[in-house]
Amino acid sequence: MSPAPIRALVTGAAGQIGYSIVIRIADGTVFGKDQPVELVLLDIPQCVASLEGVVLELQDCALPTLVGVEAVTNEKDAFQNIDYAFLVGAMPRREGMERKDLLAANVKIFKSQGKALAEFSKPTTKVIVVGNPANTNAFICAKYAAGKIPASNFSAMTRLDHNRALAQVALKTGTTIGDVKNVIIWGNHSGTQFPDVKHATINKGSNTVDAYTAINDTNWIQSGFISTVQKRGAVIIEKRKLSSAMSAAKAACDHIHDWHFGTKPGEWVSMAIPSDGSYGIPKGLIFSFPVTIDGATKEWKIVKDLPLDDFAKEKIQITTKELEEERDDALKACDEANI
Ligand SMILES: NC(=O)C1=CN([C@@H]2O[C@H](COP(=O)(O)OP(=O)(O)OC[C@H]3O[C@@H](n4cnc5c(N)ncnc54)[C@H](O)[C@@H]3O)[C@@H](O)[C@H]2O)C=CC1
Ligand SMILES: O=C([O-])CC(=O)C(=O)O
Repeated sequence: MSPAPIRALVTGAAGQIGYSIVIRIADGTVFGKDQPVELVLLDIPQCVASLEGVVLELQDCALPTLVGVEAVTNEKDAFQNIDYAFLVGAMPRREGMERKDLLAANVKIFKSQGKALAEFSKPTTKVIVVGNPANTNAFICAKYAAGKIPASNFSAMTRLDHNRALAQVALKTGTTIGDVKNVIIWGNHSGTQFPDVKHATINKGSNTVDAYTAINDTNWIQSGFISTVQKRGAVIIEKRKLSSAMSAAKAACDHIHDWHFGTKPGEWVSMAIPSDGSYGIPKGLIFSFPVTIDGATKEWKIVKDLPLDDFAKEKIQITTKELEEERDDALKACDEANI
């Protein structure tokens, strides 16, 4: 007998990330090839025709795991009994903008969706916020769902940054992605994030070597590598005139896959989740940490007590300060937004 369907919501489903995400959820990549899935696709009324086009294409994919698709343009229908919510729908940045420039426009969406989650979804619903500024949007969403859905069910996506870091290290060392383990993205999904390889390892032949030794280029680790990962989103926008979509959709699916099934033994992933005060990060801030996940309970745990040198402490302080400022601006914008 097949298990009960998982009901997954994708917001912004008519947009570019939405288009790349739905196929991975529908074809079993995220929840497994034996797990039936019901997809709920939300977009704004102006996008209803292209949303309908996505539904038609999903039908044409003839997927055994996809047992239902609903296309909706209101939050009440969208958030009904959801198990997993991929909150993608938001304005993307354009060339020359910082992600926090989107705050005033996008924070209202996440206030409203936090309320809808509280009203219509399950207390167990797990949420990934992709729409930028992702950490702060997730903070707002969790705030307005509080009392019904625990804050620990809210996360923001830094998995794209994590994957970018893995790829840069693999390219630098002439290894494959599977050889690189335990990079970390600390902090905000922004230009202040701290991509860190201090605790990473690399398989070289039959040996496992720490990343600093394998890379043998401290200047690159502490400068070029960090800025490449920090600025990757802006470089993609400059080249495509659109923000990352294929890689963002893949990362969102990696994030939820690992939340659902758990992380591999001895490995962690980066996820922005509410701080419990670890590493001195103010409690409740949605901050990217290294986490392990137990697939049975679907609970994440922050990897504790990794030693941080002065270089790391300084970088972490910068991104923390930015997140505190964004949080304060967002709270102010929410007070002003009469939703
Ligand atoms: N966290 C991360 O690593 C990344 C985040 N992003 C962010 O993801 C978001 C989406 O990016 P794209 O898909 O490229 O944008 P897009 O403009 O192609 O699609 C966004 C979709 O959201 C819809 N939308 C807007 N307001 C909505 C609402 N209130 N409810 C439901 N749908 C709504 C729009 O109609 C549109 O169809 C942007 O904010 C972008 O900056 C993008 C890449 C990586
Ligand atoms: O850079 C952007 O605005 C889109 C994004 O978040 C990314 O590609 O990391």
